[in-house]
Amino acid sequence: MTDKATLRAQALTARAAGGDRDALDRHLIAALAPHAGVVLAGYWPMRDEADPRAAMAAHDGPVALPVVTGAARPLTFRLWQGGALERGPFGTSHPPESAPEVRPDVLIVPLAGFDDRGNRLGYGGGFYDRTLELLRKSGPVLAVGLAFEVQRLPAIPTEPTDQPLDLIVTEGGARTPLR
Ligand SMILES: Nc1nc2c(c(=O)[nH]1)N(C=O)[C@@H](CNc1ccc(C(=O)N[C@@H](CCC(=O)O)C(=O)O)cc1)CN2
Ligand SMILES: Nc1ncnc2c1ncn2[C@@H]1O[C@H](COP(=O)(O)OP(=O)(O)OP(=O)(O)O)[C@@H](O)[C@H]1O
Repeated sequence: MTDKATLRAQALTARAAGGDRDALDRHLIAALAPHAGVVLAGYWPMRDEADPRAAMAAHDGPVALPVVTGAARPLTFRLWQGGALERGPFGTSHPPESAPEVRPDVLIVPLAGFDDRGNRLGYGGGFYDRTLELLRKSGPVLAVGLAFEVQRLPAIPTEPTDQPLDLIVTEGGARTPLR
């Protein structure tokens, strides 16, 4: 099987082609509609990432953004009510320290690539793996991967620390991973 680094490079190159953004918004909003009232973590898109902001704006409940707190540390999440963001490491943007920290119930997870089993590839920092591991220890959490169809890979090799996705949304619709 092709190694993760090679697959990541392939998926990131493919991602640049993007896909139907209106369809992506529609499917993500529909997938999140049953989760009104809970804390939703989105992300501030970078480079060619699929943009979750329409669905964050449509969410009927609190919305949070991730904060990088250190290299091998899980992400934290701060409530975001539309105010100004600060620049973080790796080109990220996050709410200021004055914003309350919250525990997300549903996370929109940015992806380099995904496969039909719900395995995911990010930028390789292990941030979402560490974060989902921690959150899953403290209660139920739904990890919704967001990507374009061009980011789908035949099979991603797994490591014991990988945290799978519960749902994958693309411009083609929502898929429940085959396990
Ligand atoms: N939009 C968005 N926000 C996010 C993430 C993400 O993937 N996307 N993260 C997901 O974990 C966390 C931030 N972690 C990140 C880790 C590495 C890179 C990254 O681009 N690394 C490049 C070097 C970037 C640079 O030097 O500018 C690399 O490793 O090649 C970005 C974000 C939290 N926020
Ligand atoms: N819970 C954890 N504890 C210790 N190390 C971890 C944990 N989760 C992931 N790692 C390590 O982080 C490294 C990066 O993982 P991986 O390649 O899966 O990143 P990724 O999923 O692409 O990145 P990200 O989660 O930031 O999007 C791996 O070497 C892995 O061993």
